[in-house]
Amino acid sequence: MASAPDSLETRLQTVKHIILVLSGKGGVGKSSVSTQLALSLCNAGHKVGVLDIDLCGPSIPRMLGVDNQQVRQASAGWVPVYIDGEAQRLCCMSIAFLLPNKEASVVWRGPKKTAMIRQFLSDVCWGDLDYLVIDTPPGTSDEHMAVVEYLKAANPDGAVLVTTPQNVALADVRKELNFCRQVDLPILGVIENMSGYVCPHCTECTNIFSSGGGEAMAKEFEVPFLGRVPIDPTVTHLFESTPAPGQLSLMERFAASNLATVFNAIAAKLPR
Ligand SMILES: Nc1ncnc2c1ncn2[C@@H]1O[C@H](COP(=O)(O)OP(=O)(O)OP(=O)(O)O)[C@@H](O)[C@H]1O
Ligand code: SF4
Repeated sequence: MASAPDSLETRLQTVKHIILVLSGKGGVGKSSVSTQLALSLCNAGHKVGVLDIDLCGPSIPRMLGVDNQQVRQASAGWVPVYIDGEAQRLCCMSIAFLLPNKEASVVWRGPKKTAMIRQFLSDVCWGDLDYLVIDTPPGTSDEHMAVVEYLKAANPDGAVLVTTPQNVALADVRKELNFCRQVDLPILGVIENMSGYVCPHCTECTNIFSSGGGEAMAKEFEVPFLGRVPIDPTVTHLFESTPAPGQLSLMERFAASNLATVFNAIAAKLPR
């Protein structure tokens, strides 16, 4: 589908805030943080879209429990998948909706990936959104360069960086901070994920991977520290099980969890 030259800017005019979620390393919990930020913002009454530009490893549809759905093509563009039925306050777009099956892999060179990202920004009917949360692949690759370049005209608010407390993850997130500075992308702050394990029986916190490294690094780079997210088995329960008919929805289960308290505090520090 060809895009008109100004379609991207026009399309994103109805989106108030655009936030990118980045991580230096894979597996640090970037997609689950993006998902929980979106759920938290939505629970606070905002209209939220999640764009998954991790083309080779899309996980947002699975986490939001809509990985068996497909996007619809309307005359105005692609209609994103709504997570909350008729309420239509949380929607999502991902390459996963366009693949023939869950096992299909995307083996594309840079130009094809960047064209896809442009289409996601210009051809999806996002409608009026308070927040568009963009989940990116780990590191700084073609996808990051493309999204930052295309978003320039839309004035994104900036990036949230996710790290775990170990030194190896922190070293990679430093590269991410430098990337943001090089491409003039404002840094909204750092989130330290998997920061200690809170025992569900006695609430004792054990720092399995150490703790506090993310905060120290935020201080060193003079960027805001947004908060710590403990290792919590609820993350897996929320995002890796589909509620049976009659059970609470994902949004209701998230709102009732300890994670909601943690993420509500983080979301409150994002631009309004
Ligand atoms: N705070 C947490 N407590 C417990 N499990 C977590 C937590 N954060 C993430 N996980 C789990 O860790 C795994 C990796 O998380 P996730 O997919 O969000 O990472 P990622 O950084 O996006 O990975 P990728 O490199 O594939 O993009 C998932 O199984 C997720 O459920
Ligand atoms: S005190 Fe230690 S062993 Fe006992 S429930 Fe808590 S974490 Fe587990």
